[in-house]
Amino acid sequence: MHALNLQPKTITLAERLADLAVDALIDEADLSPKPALVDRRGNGAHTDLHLGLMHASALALWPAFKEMAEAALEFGAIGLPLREAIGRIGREGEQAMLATTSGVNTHRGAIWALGLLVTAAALDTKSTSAGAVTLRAARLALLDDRYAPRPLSHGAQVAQRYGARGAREEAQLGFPSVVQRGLPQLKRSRAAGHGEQNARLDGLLAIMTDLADTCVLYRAGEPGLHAMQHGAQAVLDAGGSASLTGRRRLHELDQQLIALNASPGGAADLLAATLLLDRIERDGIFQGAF
Ligand SMILES: CC(C)(COP(=O)(O)OP(=O)(O)OC[C@H]1O[C@@H](n2cnc3c(N)ncnc32)[C@H](O)[C@@H]1O)[C@@H](O)C(=O)NCCC(=O)NCCS
Ligand SMILES: Nc1ncnc2c1ncn2[C@@H]1O[C@H](COP(=O)(O)OP(=O)(O)OP(=O)(O)O)[C@@H](O)[C@H]1O
Repeated sequence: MHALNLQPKTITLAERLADLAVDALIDEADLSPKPALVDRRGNGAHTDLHLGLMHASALALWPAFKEMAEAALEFGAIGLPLREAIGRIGREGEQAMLATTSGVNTHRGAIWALGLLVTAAALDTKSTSAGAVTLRAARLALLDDRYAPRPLSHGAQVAQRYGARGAREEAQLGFPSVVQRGLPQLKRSRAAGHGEQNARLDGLLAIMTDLADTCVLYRAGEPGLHAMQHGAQAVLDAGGSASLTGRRRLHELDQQLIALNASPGGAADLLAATLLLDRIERDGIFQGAF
């Protein structure tokens, strides 16, 4: 018996998708400098979050993502049984997250967005373009889970107050912030030779230009949302994260959002969704798995 086993490990489709989802969450958390968000530099506008907690939370979600993909394979079709199964698994994932973080919300929105996308990807491994996966995810999100509790969440409170479209509507519309903003900008900045980290930052900024981020609305109201959207656009207009002027604008945006306590957590989740879909599109689900 050898201590080191060099046999390649065979992993299942569900395990592979869970790996990809957790990787996307860790890549999002590590990406720096993100305006007012937790990153390698610090905690941004947050007092209760830090990078180690984001990593631990991402890893704690692996079983939930795997089980969602397995549910997709078991039920095999979009319908209420699958929707209610992933709703239950998502709520269990949230409990695992809260147990890991001692009750802090690190990834609530991410469980929702990435959970739907992992399920949608597993449903048809031959149709893995971002457009196809988000369309299936939207059809799932449109189904009403009869067992979902309806708490007066922060998102629900700002939806009442400002009439904002939140995480649920973003998914039901097929993740327009990802498909129309994040992914195209990521690809444009890569093609312009801006480097991977700058391209990812630009993808995040593109999402921020137009999102009704309910985290920002709850923490900083409409002035906070306005500052986020216009500040992000100003960075892109100045040439993006790879340009000197763009970097200056990004630094100003970081300072301004921290001063307003306006952390764009919803945009961060959608960047993770962007990175997941990009990886699936580029590598396929099974590349490197055997
Ligand atoms: C739909 C969810 C996100 C609740 O949304 P709601 O707006 O009521 O809640 P909350 O204020 O806690 O916000 C959720 C999070 O979404 C993210 N978010 C904020 N704004 C946006 C936006 N415009 N678009 C996308 N995500 C956003 C943020 O990270 C935020 O923290 C979800 O938690 C839920 O209902 N889960 C039930 C379990 C389930 O059905 N799971 C299904 C399989 S994953
Ligand atoms: N790098 C990140 N930094 C901060 N938040 C992030 C990051 N990545 C994702 N998020 C998302 O932001 C959300 C946390 O934001 P926030 O703390 O504002 O939520 P909350 O619990 O509704 O608010 P509060 O902390 O004001 O009570 C999580 O749902 C998470 O998915």
